[in-house]
Amino acid sequence: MEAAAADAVKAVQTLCRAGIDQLLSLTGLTETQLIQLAIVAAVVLGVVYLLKDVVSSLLIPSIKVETTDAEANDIITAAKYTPGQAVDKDVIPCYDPSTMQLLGHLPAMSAAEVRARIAKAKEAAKVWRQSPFSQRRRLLRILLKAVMENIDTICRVSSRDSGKPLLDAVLGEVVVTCEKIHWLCREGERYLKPERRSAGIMSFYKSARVEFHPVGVVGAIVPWNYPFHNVLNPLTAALFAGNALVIKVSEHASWSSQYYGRLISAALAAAGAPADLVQIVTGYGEAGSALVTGGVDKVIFVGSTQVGKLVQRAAADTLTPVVLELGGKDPVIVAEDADLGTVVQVALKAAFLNGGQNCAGGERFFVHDKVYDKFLGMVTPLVQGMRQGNPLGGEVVDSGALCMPGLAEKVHGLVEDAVARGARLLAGGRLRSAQEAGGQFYPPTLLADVRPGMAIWEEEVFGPVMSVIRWSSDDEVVALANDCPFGLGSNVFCGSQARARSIASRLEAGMSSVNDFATTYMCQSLPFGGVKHSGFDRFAGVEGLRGLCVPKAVAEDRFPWLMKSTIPPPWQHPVQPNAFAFGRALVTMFYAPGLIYQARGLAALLHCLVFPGAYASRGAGKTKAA
Ligand SMILES: NC(=O)c1ccc[n+]([C@@H]2O[C@H](COP(=O)([O-])OP(=O)(O)OC[C@H]3O[C@@H](n4cnc5c(N)ncnc54)[C@H](O)[C@@H]3O)[C@@H](O)[C@H]2O)c1
Repeated sequence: MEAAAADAVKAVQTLCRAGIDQLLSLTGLTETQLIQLAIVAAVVLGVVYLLKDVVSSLLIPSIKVETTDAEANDIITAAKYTPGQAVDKDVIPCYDPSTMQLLGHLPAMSAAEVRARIAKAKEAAKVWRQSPFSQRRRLLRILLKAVMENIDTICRVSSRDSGKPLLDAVLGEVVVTCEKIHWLCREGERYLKPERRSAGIMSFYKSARVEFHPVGVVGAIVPWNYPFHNVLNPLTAALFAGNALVIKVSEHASWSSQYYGRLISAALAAAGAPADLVQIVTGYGEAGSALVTGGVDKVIFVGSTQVGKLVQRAAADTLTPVVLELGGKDPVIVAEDADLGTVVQVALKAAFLNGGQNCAGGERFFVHDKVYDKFLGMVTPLVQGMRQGNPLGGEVVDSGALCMPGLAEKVHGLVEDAVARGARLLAGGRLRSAQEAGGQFYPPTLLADVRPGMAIWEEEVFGPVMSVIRWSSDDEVVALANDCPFGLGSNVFCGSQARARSIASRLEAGMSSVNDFATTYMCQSLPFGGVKHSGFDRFAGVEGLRGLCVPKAVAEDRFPWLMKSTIPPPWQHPVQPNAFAFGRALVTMFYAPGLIYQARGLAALLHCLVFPGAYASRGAGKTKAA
């Protein structure tokens, strides 16, 4: 084997040497001169590439986005919001969950207003569907540049509206958005171009392809956990696929949509796209419901399983296709030989990034019996030491506020139930009212010995709780992890990559990260979505991008000057007595298993054509089988 490899290397070396000698004799250069020439050529090519890159990035226009005081600065207003206080059903009160400062009120749009928005988007979609990919890419690049130039405000506005720390905003809102734009610009067109397909046996003379046409108007309904990414995520893909977008933002994070809306409008104008291409709807469930039934061509619903079911029911009336991206309760499996030093820090991010308000966040930590106590020993002081507070208050914090009113109380109920049923509370777990804490806070909480029978075993927490569960065999951990109504993401950490891969392959989930956490989402070519109560169909990736299109099947003659579909004489009306025998012979000739059998079909076919009169008296049913 080694000798063969050495021989192969030698052969390649000899071939290269011969090539170089040939080049030297052709050019009359010495070997040193040739090397110098190669270096100069490489430098020139590098400089040209760099210049091209600089010029193309300078040609992307910067856009100006106006900001209000509350968006750009720290604001101190006397007005505070008290959760649960009565408000007019036509308005949405907006407040900062870290300080309870009132930020203002936005309209809760009526069904008629939502339908009017859809009508505007429909007009814009007619124009945009004709746009070349170059213009769509330009729009995305303008957006990307705008993100770079306004990153501080984007994160600050998200933090103000949802209570998250700035680091969580940059990681959860901005990085993934940039990755998505980058992927769409690089690869999006490749997957939306017509794709050739095989034409089949009998249609061998045809050319077959799938064309991806925009669906028209995409209606997206999104939650509050990532106010920026949840808007830009459907927007970038829908627009790149040639659609318009009507997006209903959550009533719990509407304020930020005003700033993001201005940024999007400025980018549309700079790219020469129709101004009405993106419509942002603010409102409650009724507005979401109106969007589902209001005439959009596809609905992307991102939210709870409970509301997802309502959306699917409503969409059935109008036969509107829906993608459901619902809840999750992702497992993080830690084997006895995993590198705990690395895993512990990843686990903390998996559980507590964005206050645990992640659909694909780590909720269930299955730690092998042999390292269970060690894992808890490493994690406990880190969770206990997490600083929590107002992310925009001047101090660095590890954990911010929870966005949705009432979420802290719901999370605490699950923690209390688990403790009452035997779980050990190792950190956090103390509920304070928003009034007492000055904001909607719930501390990072660590629960050990979580078991089936506790409410937290089945219910999605969507908050800052790490539940740790003990296991001792691979079969056991697979069964425990699959004992869950949800199946969104999954994560396995193991010293042996092959064993991690084998465990991951047995998990009932739409996504698996091996020796990492939720890394599939950073690979934007991959689809995002779940199984079981986590929903169906896919968003993001190639599948999600194509899902925003009508995949139109097209077939045409490959060589029209040579061969076209014509009805063979026996089948032409009035059909001939040999019509059936001809059809049977044709089927045998094309599809019979084996050449000899097919040859019999060919012979029968020729017989039909050459001796049509032989069938006149026999009738189809009496002719001999081909
Ligand atoms: N799988 C994913 O990609 C993903 C991502 C983020 C969040 N989530 C899930 O979202 C949930 C948290 O978000 P939430 O509390 O905002 O969810 P939610 O289901 O309460 O609300 C989601 C959106 O639906 C709207 N809505 C409410 N009633 C409606 C109706 N009848 N018809 C149409 N729309 C209606 C809301 O106004 C909101 O904009 C969690 O379960 C989380 O796991 C899933």
